[in-house]
Amino acid sequence: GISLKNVVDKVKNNGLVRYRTVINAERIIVTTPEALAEVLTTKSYQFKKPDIVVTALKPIAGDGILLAEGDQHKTQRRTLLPAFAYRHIKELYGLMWEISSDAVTSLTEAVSAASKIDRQPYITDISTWASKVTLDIIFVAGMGQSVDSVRDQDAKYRTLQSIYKTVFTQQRQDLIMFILRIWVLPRWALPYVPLKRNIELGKAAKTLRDICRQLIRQKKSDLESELADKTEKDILTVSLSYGGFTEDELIEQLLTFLVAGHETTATALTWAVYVLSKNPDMQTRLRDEIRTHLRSPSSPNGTEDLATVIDNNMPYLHAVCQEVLRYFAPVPITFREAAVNTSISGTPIPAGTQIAIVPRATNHDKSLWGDDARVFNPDRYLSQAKQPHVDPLDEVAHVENSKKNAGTRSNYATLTFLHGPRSCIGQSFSKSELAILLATLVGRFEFALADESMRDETKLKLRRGATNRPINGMNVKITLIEGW
Ligand code: HEM
Repeated sequence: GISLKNVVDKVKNNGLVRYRTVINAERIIVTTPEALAEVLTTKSYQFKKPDIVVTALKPIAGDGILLAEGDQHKTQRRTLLPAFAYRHIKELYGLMWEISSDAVTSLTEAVSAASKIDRQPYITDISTWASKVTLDIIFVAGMGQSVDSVRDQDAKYRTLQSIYKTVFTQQRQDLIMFILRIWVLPRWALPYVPLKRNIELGKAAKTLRDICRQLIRQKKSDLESELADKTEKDILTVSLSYGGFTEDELIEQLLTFLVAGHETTATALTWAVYVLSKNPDMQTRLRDEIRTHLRSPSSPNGTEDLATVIDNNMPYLHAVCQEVLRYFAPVPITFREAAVNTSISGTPIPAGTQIAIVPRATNHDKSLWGDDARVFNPDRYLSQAKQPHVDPLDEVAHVENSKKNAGTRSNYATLTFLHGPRSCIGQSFSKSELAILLATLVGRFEFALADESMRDETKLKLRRGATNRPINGMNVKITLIEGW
């Protein structure tokens, strides 16, 4: 067997690591910036997602942009890009702040109650908290639900939350294991592999679609009414206003956003709290910066431009978030299949060749990051010369920037969101969301590990799914720090 984490150290070649699976099928891991640039950007459409992944994920992840290929993908991407561009995301900071503040306020109550009653620090699983709040945010900032409906614990919305809880916490694990297992089996064997969760997943999928349909109809009728707030900037409203999708198509896109945008950011937040719990100095430094620049979550509506303050005046918050996303890439690995006969770094690659791209390995590659590649060190982002702000979704600007960066660290050293036409469309959304959630949490509380045995992260058992969270959650001790 090979360890994905160490694989990039073992090979010095043209960027391709070949290995064989148990049934002797060849797989290739792409490791160098040059090879990655071909697979992800210049030859992006010559590689597709493996059929088996697409078939297994569609019922829950939606038949949307995440799983579309070729011209269909191009059209969907063009249609959706404006809604995800930074200039729109900037307008969502207020909403994201409001939801985060609500969640932090409830957590404050729990923490205070615990300290009053037992005089004990409050211990909770922050990963569950993170999943709940990221679901709230995707609902409000993604789907344009009102903040009040989230506060009111609307029944429909609770149903959805419980469905995701089931799908993600138990069944998804089976689903992904299922995908991986059959990925190493010959194709003829597929129909014989029983998928016992199929029926339950089918029911969940139908409920999800019904909920999305209602959301879209509601939003449409709101937009048509005189009273509508035409300035709303949530992803659904913006997508509706740019047009281009039928109702059924839009349902599939919404499902996609829910799945792609909820657990990923929750995973990043969980690791952020973990690593700050282990590093009290970083935590204090971050808290000082937060308290200097931001009003507390209990202050009523502020007038500051949150996007400007957070994105321009808080270098340490930015650095911590970047380092969390590098070090703990929430999507550790992803797969492609050559759709045509092609080549990578001059090596012929026949159609059908299976390819793995491993953010978790490349983000820790010493040949790209230097000897401290495996050290969590936000300061690495502070010493960099200030780069011009490039919208991560501006693919042309990115390629240009990458050329200018030749000789220094490549864009392809960080694969957290991939790059190119199939990079994460929610990148700006999730970076803003992570910064806001972390600011409200760390501004208010001090975090410490509930159990010192968790200190060695290599000993934490991770969930084997699309995102890499600890199986047993992330228990932390939370103490209220007065004054904010
Ligand atoms: C820290 C949080 C996130 C991480 C690490 C992340 C990571 C990724 C990665 C690695 C991919 C590429 C998957 C592949 O092609 O194999 C991707 C695609 C995608 N992500 Fe994210 N994501 C995050 C948050 C979000 C959010 C918040 C949204 C939506 C609101 C979102 C929506 C999408 C969509 C729609 C795609 C498919 C894009 C396409 O194929 O054109 N993601 N994401």
